[in-house]
Amino acid sequence: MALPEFFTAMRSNFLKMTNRRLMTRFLLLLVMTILGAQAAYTIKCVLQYRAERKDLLDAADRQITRGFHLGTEALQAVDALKASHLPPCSVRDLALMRNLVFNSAHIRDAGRVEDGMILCSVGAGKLDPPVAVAPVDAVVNNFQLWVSTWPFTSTNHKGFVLQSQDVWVALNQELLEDVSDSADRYTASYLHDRRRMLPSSGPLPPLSIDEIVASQFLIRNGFMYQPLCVTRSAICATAAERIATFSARSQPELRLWTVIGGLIGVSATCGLYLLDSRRRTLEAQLRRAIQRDSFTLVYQPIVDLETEAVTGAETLVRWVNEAGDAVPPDTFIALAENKGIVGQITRLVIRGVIREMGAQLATGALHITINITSQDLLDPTFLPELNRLIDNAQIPRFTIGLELTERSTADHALVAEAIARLKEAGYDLYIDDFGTGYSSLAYLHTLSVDVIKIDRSFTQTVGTEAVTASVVPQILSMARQLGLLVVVEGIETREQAIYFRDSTAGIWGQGWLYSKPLIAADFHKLLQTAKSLAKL
Ligand SMILES: Nc1nc2c(ncn2[C@@H]2O[C@@H]3COP(=O)(O)O[C@H]4[C@@H](O)[C@H](n5cnc6c(=O)[nH]c(N)nc65)O[C@@H]4COP(=O)(O)O[C@H]3[C@H]2O)c(=O)[nH]1
Repeated sequence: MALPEFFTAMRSNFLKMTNRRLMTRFLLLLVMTILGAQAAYTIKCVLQYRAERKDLLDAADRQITRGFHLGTEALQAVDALKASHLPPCSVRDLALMRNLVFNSAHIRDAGRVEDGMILCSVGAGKLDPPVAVAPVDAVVNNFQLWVSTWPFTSTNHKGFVLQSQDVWVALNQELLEDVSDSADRYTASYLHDRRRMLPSSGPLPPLSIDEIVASQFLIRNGFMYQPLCVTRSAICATAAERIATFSARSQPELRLWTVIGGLIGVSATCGLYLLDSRRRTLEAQLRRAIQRDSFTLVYQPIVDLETEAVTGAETLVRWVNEAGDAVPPDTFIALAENKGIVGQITRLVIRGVIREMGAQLATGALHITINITSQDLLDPTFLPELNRLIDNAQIPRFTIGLELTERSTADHALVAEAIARLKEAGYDLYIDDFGTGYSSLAYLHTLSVDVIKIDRSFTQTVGTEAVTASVVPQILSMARQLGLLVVVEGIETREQAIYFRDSTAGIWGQGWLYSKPLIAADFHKLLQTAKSLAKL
């Protein structure tokens, strides 16, 4: 694939991945916003519904309390008149009754009755002839009750009258009615004799007597009903509200809560993204990758430039992060070095090489290099562990080359000692990316290395006028003088290959001209088809 096509493909893959991620994030945000709004709406509905029930219960309770006060006053008046023992409808009796009516807040009239005939009342005085009593509406607790008729006078007053023995009192019904407000929301009260409800104020709800006595909240005919009865008296009340009115009243608050819920959903999602991005920082992911050994290895063949026979391969580590993106080794190896955890990756790579290449390495016919860092070099446990792993797999140590970047050799004295120990143990030592570091040429002879790998940046200068190109012959001549093998990195063109092949005998190289890094299976296939493996 040509370079522009390669970049176009990379860009389009990147855009696809980014778009997919953005779309997922957008969908999650949308879902969380809707869920937040829905949850807030539902919660507010429940709260409002509960508040409404409590409100209705309070209204019914207030109504009952009023009725109770009214009833108590009436009973006290009846008792007082019964206990007076005055001759019925006498001047003193009428004066007593008048006094009671004038001093009472709720009693509107009072009088005496005998054998179904009204003898007198405060309003009408002594009746001559007496007036017949209208049929009684109900008898509750030995009281005769008239609920919505005014049985003792010829007027059209509506009232609530109770009679006990020869005394009757009429109550001011408006006092109860002022509790009711509208047809959409009202309270009504009744007396009951366990068989029927006798309305004393407001409309009778469409509830059975059992439902009212049970004081159950009920929804019926588009209304919410909260009946309430007090057991010690026969008084009941029901507070009611039309559901449509309640809903309309609740709407502004519900809308507000829905918006707040949606905003909470948005904030929660943003919080989640933040947590997620923290969790997914490269370092955290890298540590998890080390724990799970989520790395893969590829092998880039190294060839003898003269014969073009495969002499071995360099092991390169690969890592795909949790978002599915391939992270360049330059990036995560540098991060691992920075965090002091690169040694764990090196060990995983060594184990991986043994697992994938062990059988062939054990024959001694293959040479594989592994990249190590100065941290590995200076770690006292590194060499013993390397020895143990390699020896246990019965791999000859000379088949393993350890590549050390030139940067790692900066702390010269310590590094020189460590390199010497590795060399003594039987491994081949490579100086990687040679030429990119500083003062390398000057002290190269003091390091007991076997191979120098000329950095890709020098390879690219072949055939150009670049200043660095002039250093290449110098490096090659120095390597010759020190008897070091040279591996040229990043050979991409035939011209580069020929340049190096003709410059020095026995020079090796690697690069895309020969092969890109291969997974183990492909590298094995390549080895089978390759004519011969040059010996080190
Ligand atoms: N443009 C071009 N590139 C070519 C060509 N031939 C090979 N390459 C690339 O050049 C790099 C050679 O590895 P390096 O110099 O050791 O440089 C390596 C090495 O320093 C480090 N690295 C890779 N694997 C490991 C490892 O297992 N351990 C350690 N410590 N470092 C590693 O990461 C660096 C980069 O590795 P990669 O990205 O795999 O990049 C590799 C390889 O894919 C070519 O013809 N053209």
